[in-house]
Amino acid sequence: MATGRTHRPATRSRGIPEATVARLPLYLRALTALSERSVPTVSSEELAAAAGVNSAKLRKDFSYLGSYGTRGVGYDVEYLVYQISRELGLTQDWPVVIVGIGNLGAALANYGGFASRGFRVAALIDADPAMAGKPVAGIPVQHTDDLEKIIKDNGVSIGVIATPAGAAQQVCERLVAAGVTSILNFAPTVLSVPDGVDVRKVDLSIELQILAFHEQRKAGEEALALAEAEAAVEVPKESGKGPDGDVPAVMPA
Ligand SMILES: NC(=O)c1ccc[n+]([C@@H]2O[C@H](COP(=O)([O-])OP(=O)(O)OC[C@H]3O[C@@H](n4cnc5c(N)ncnc54)[C@H](O)[C@@H]3O)[C@@H](O)[C@H]2O)c1
Repeated sequence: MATGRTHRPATRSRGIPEATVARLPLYLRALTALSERSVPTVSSEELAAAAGVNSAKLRKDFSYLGSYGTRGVGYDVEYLVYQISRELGLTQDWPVVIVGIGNLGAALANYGGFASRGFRVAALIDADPAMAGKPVAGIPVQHTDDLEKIIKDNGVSIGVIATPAGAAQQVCERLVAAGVTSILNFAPTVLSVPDGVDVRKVDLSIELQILAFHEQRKAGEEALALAEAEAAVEVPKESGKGPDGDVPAVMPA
C-alpha cells in the first residue's frame, strides 16, 4: 500500500514532467478566458502573466507539447486549448461519482464547472438512508449499498470523497475495489491506496494557513518599517513641547 498525493513517477511515460502537468490546468484556464473573449493569439509573456507563471517556464512547458508559437505572433489560442485539453485527457467525457452528499458534496454536485471541463457527475452516493432517492442538483442520491454496482454501471474511474474523515478510508477502499483509479479527497485524512491509484487531496484550511503565514510576515514587515520610521524621527531634546507650547510634538516611545 502506498500513501500520498499522486503516485506517479516525476516524469510521465510520454516525457512530460509532473510539474509541467500540474501547470497545464493553469494555462488552460487562462486560455479558456481568452478564447471566450475571441482573442486569436497570445504572447508567451501575456499568457504567463495571466496564468501566474514565469514566461521562460511556460515556453519550456509548451515545448513538451511540441508547441513553439510563432515569433512576433505568439501562440494560437484555440489550438493551444485543444492541445492542452487533449494532453490532460479532457477531450473525452469523464464520469465522476461524489460520495458523501452533505454540505460540501451537494455544493460540488451543484458546481457547473465540472461539466464544462469534461467531468460529468454520473452519480451521487451517501450512507444516509433518508437521503436515498432525493435529488441534489437534479441527480437522485443513491445509497452506499449500491456503490460497487453504480461504479461498474457508469464506467467510473474518478471518485470524489466528501465524507467525514472517519469514513474516508473505507469509502476509498470500496471505490478502488470497484475499479476507481483516481480519487479527489476532500476529507481531512491521508488515504492509503494501492500502486496505480492517484489521490489528490484538497484542503482549503491548509491554503488558508499558508495565507495566514504570509499575512503574519507582511504584518511583521510593516511593524519593522514603522519602527524604523519612528526611529528616524528626531525627538526634540529641550522641552519636549510642540509648537503651541503644551502638546508634545513627539510622544515618548
Ligand atoms: N477540503 C476542504 O477544503 C474541505 C472543506 C469543507 C469540508 N471538508 C471536509 O469534507 C467532508 C464533508 O464535509 P461536510 O461539511 O459536507 O459534512 P456533512 O456532515 O455535511 O456531510 C457528510 C456526508 O457524508 C455522508 N457519509 C457519512 N459516512 C459516509 C459513508 N461511509 N459513505 C457515504 N457517505 C457517508 C453523511 O451522511 C453526510 O451526508 C468532511 O470530511 C469535511 O472535513 C473539506
